[in-house]
Amino acid sequence: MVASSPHVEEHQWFAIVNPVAGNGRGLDEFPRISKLLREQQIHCEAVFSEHKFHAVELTVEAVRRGYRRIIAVGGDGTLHEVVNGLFIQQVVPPSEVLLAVIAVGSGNDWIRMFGIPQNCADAIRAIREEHSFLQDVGVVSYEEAKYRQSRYMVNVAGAGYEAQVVRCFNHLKKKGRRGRWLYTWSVIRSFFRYKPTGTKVWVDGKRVYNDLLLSIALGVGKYNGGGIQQLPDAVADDGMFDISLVRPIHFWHIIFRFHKLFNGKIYEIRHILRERGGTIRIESSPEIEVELDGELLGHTPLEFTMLRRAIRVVVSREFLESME
Ligand SMILES: Nc1ncnc2c1ncn2[C@@H]1O[C@H](COP(=O)(O)OP(=O)(O)OP(=O)(O)O)[C@@H](O)[C@H]1O
Repeated sequence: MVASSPHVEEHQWFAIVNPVAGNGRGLDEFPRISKLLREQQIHCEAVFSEHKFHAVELTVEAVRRGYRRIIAVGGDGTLHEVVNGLFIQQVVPPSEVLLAVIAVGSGNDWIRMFGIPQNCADAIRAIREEHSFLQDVGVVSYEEAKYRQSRYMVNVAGAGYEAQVVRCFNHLKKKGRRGRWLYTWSVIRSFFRYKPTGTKVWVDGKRVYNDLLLSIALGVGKYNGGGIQQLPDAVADDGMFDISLVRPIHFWHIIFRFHKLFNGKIYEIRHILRERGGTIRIESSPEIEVELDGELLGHTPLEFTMLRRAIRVVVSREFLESME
């Protein structure tokens, strides 16, 4: 193991700031965040990410330089990149780096699980308190351009309709569309355009599904889609994925039960089935796409495995108390 380089103090933080997170909130809020960090005496070097995957590189470099405390200032995509950087670097085990999030993204789903405040001032106070938790990390193997690739996930993965929603959302954003209803519009538009596919799912070696499937979500965390509790029973350190399988469903059926998506009662919708396991395989004909933590990757066949308690994250005191 390489010791911290002499110019980085033990308690110094490295902040990776995504200026485009939350439609520019990252950039707009940065002066205030910087001031709040100073007020809380959190010594910090801050760097802006300049392009997609830059946060991966910045993380690798920060750990190499001796940083053992990193703050991701952004949304779930920024956190996803930082965590992937933690697994790419070879200097220390990923869990030796303390990771905190100041959420300035659009969805901010990861923080919901751990009771981290949306409000920057409160989030920074939580960082100061340094309550930490070892959470599981999923490893996903997927296919892209005929090659097998793998990536780490920190919150929720979705395949099928869920990935189509992300594709549609990204497409509309690229076309310059903005606004708080853009995601909802992507959800509705994709619902009518996406066709369920014949899908097989194996959990821990046992085939649990072989039928038409609209969507599947696998979670270390509970929330995706900006507050939907798609995996309400997920536990972030049990070494297992919670899985929700969504069979083909009529639009009106879901609309009348819409509140159940948000109140933890999603499995009361009879088209949604729950599974749980440590290794998952998904095959589909035709192929379906997969998104991880809101980032679109490749397609089936997919294999998921879990790394137990693999990263150390700053959480709220309330969350830790709820786990006791
Ligand atoms: N300077 C940059 N220019 C363009 N894209 C960037 C830049 N820095 C980071 N990115 C990319 O911005 C994307 C969105 O970031 P992020 O997910 O953190 O924000 P968000 O989409 O607003 O939040 P959420 O995922 O919580 O909804 C990521 O895919 C990241 O790779």
